[in-house]
Amino acid sequence: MTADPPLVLDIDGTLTRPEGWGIDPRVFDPLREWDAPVVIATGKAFPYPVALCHFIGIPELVVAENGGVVYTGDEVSFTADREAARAVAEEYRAAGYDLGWGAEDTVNRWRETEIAVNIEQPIDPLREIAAKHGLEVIDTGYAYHVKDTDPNKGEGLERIAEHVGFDLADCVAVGDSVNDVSTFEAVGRSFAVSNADELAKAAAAEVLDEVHADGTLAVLERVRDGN
Ligand SMILES: O=C(O)COP(=O)(O)O
Ligand SMILES: [Mg+2]
Repeated sequence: MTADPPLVLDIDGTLTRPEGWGIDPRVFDPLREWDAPVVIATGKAFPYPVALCHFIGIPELVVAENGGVVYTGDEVSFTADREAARAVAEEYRAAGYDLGWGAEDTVNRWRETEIAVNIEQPIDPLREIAAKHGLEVIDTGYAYHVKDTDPNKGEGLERIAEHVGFDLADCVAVGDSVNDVSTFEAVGRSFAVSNADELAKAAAAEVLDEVHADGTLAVLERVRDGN
């Protein structure tokens, strides 16, 4: 007997409309009806994937901030320290740069372990300052993330799988960028959408022909129980 496999899905670039932005509404019904755990693994701050699960109508199984925040459905854990990332943001501002999200900055407002910088801001000084504080900067194509080198989505996923009780080898993952490489390395079947960056494409078992949610919907169709 087969069953739907557990899913691990990234948000930006993966659940987004083929035009490139905004969640594609076609993913809502298949995800709500999916007969196995669905983990949302993202670089976004914790409230965003929680809200996404809430509005889709699925249990909240979430890796946020590239693995810095993990929610198993029962317990939230923090696997990185925000202080160094905050210090980098302060130094970047003091050098005359800006995080690029406006005065109220809803991108970082609820962020607990890392800092995100708008990709229209200069990256070289950001990398220099981050390196002085022992942090790395990763470019997802949607934001620059100043983070500990340590936590990643794959480790967060391991924590959730252990708690919920599913096998990583059974999981199917879809993603689009460098922050999905650790997910792809952790799961049994991995797919990069065709808009993915080179690192994600190299790490995925398969590169899809379709972009964004078109790619993810094609994967759901292929791996669903009975297909
Ligand atoms: O926060 C980002 O930069 C990208 O988010 P994602 O990991 O859900 O694609
Ligand atoms: Mg992405």
